[in-house]
Amino acid sequence: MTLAPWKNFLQITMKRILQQRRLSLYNGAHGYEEELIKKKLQQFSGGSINLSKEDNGIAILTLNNPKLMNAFTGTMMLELQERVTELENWKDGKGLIIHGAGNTFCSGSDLNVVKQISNSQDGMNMCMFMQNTLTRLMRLPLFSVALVQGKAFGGGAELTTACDFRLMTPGSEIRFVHKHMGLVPGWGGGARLVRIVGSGAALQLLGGAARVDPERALSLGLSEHTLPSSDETSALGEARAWLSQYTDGPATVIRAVKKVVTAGRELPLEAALRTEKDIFGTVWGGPANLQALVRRPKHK
Ligand SMILES: CCCC(=O)SCCNC(=O)CCNC(=O)[C@H](O)C(C)(C)COP(=O)(O)OP(=O)(O)OC[C@H]1O[C@@H](n2cnc3c(N)ncnc32)[C@H](O)[C@@H]1OP(=O)(O)O
Repeated sequence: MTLAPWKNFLQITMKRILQQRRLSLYNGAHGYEEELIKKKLQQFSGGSINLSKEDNGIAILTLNNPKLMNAFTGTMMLELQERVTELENWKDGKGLIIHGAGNTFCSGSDLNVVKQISNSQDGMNMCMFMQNTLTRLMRLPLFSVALVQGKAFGGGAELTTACDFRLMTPGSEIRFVHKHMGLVPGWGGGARLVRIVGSGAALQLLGGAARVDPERALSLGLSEHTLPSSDETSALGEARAWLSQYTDGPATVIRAVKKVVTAGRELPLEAALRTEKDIFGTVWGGPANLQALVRRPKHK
């Protein structure tokens, strides 16, 4: 029996899934001028976004601008886009932990940059740039966690909502401070927040620019778990251990799980079902499936 048609089918399926994930929300048809905003953001440098990919399939993304509580400069926005592309191309990835340097998460946009791009054209382009990047982050076929230590404010709070899970350390705080800045979320955090906590709670958090401590976040379903340690290194270790309950196992299966859930969340039912069928086709009869059939585990 020749494997060529089967291989061909798999390749087409994978390509389609890949294209779907890469599909950005905004392009020129929406008045989005990517090159223009990239040039603009390049002018506001400082800080970095560091990515370390480990052999166990877990990546650590560090928001690194501790002088400004890890606020996003222009070049950090550009680097985040590059790191997301890198993660999209990492076929062995199973999990991602996003955290901030200096034991705090992120205080949002660098207000010095906000001031410089306060005109409407730049504001809209920056908004579309960040929505594109964070949508691609959300759709990565791996389990992502925002490890919230210290403060996640403004755009930092929005970034946490682009992850699958949020873990908080004692004393940490998520706060959508936008209202106090005369703003609403613009990095997609409003739409995602409603889907995480519901519209009533989202209205309270956005309308009151409310402080959300770990206890409240847990009760709202905004956070999955409060880690025992607030120390930077210990908390990272605890986040890894927490994530491992989902990422232990073969990458093909773990990535397929995330793809099925992404399709279920984002697509109308019939399209989600068809996508699920395609993803099922990538694991059915695959190595993990065949090995399990040999082992015949009892799921007690
Ligand atoms: C669509 C995106 C919308 C947005 O994200 S708008 C930005 C929303 N974020 C904010 O408004 C945060 C403003 N910052 C604060 O409220 C406080 O700095 C914060 C985060 C509670 C931390 O307070 P503290 O622990 O007391 O520390 P601190 O105020 O002394 O800050 C240390 C240094 O960091 C600076 N910083 C903090 N957040 C910043 C930001 N977003 N942009 C620019 N600089 C920022 C702060 O000015 C201070 O610098 P410096 O030591 O005075 O030179």
